[in-house]
Amino acid sequence: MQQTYPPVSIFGVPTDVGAGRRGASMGPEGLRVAGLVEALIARGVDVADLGDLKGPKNPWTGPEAGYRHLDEVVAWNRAVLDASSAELARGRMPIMLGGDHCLAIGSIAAVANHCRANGRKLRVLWLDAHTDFNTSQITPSGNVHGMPVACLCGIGPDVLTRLGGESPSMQVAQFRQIGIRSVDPDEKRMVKEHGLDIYDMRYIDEVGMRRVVEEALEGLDADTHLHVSFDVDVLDPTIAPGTGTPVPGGINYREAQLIMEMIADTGCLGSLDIVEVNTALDQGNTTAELAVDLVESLFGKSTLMRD
Ligand SMILES: NC(=[NH2+])NCCC[C@H](N)C(=O)O
Ligand SMILES: [Mn+2]
Ligand SMILES: [Mn+2]
Repeated sequence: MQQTYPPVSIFGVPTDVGAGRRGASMGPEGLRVAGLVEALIARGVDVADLGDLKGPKNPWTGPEAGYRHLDEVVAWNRAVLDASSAELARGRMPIMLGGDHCLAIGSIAAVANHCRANGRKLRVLWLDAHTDFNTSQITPSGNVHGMPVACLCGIGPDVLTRLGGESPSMQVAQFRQIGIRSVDPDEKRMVKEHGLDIYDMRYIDEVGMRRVVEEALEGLDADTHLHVSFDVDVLDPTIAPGTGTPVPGGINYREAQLIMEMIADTGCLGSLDIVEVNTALDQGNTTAELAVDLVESLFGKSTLMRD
């Protein structure tokens, strides 16, 4: 089934202020060098690479009151929010190239505002080894890239929970998380208390990726905007070593492709983050190259013989 996609606007978010290891700041360039723009053009997508957003440098200091680099995280996320909001208002699909996963606070806040203003439903598919549901009280690291889902649901510092406006951008029930296998003990308690919908690795092993994706995408319709937040550490580190918080036992190549192909089939993709590509830790540029390969599937590249 050949689909047409809205025009795409790409931004780099070259920062690692939310992470505990340096190098995710080079992710945008890694993805460009891996041919992201060319791959989308080859898929027939109208794509504009609008370059890199600007923000403060990484001061590389320790956590203060439970957060590392909170001011810098806020500044970067304001830039992400503004850029995403502008592209959505122009009818274009924003793709944010991380950078660490804290940028999802700004990108999803923008999408939530856009959906609210246009009477659209919003579903977020969070592909990750981690639930990213920590708070300043329970975080083992102070790294804000471990907190974006909580912040978006209104749990976190006002400067982040109110980034997009007065009320929290998201409700827990709008998230589906796939690939989870590393959750801190107190974070696990929080996740359970709030009832996050999680498809962890054990469940994927038991029922298979096809059913997992069917369940995670259930209920999508023509009025739904689907935001995909793709943390490359969802992939097994043997195929995607270039990331700051790798966890063994991740999803394999075909499982990852199947997720992307099934999303493409829905026709609901509305926006995308590709985060935590850390070229400093990669073998060559393989992690970015794999991410590009997966994005091609997300935009309808198919190995199916029956279509
Ligand atoms: N987006 C990520 N890679 N997050 C990793 C979070 C790791 C850990 N749970 C922490 O809070 O520090
Ligand atoms: Mn993450
Ligand atoms: Mn992660």
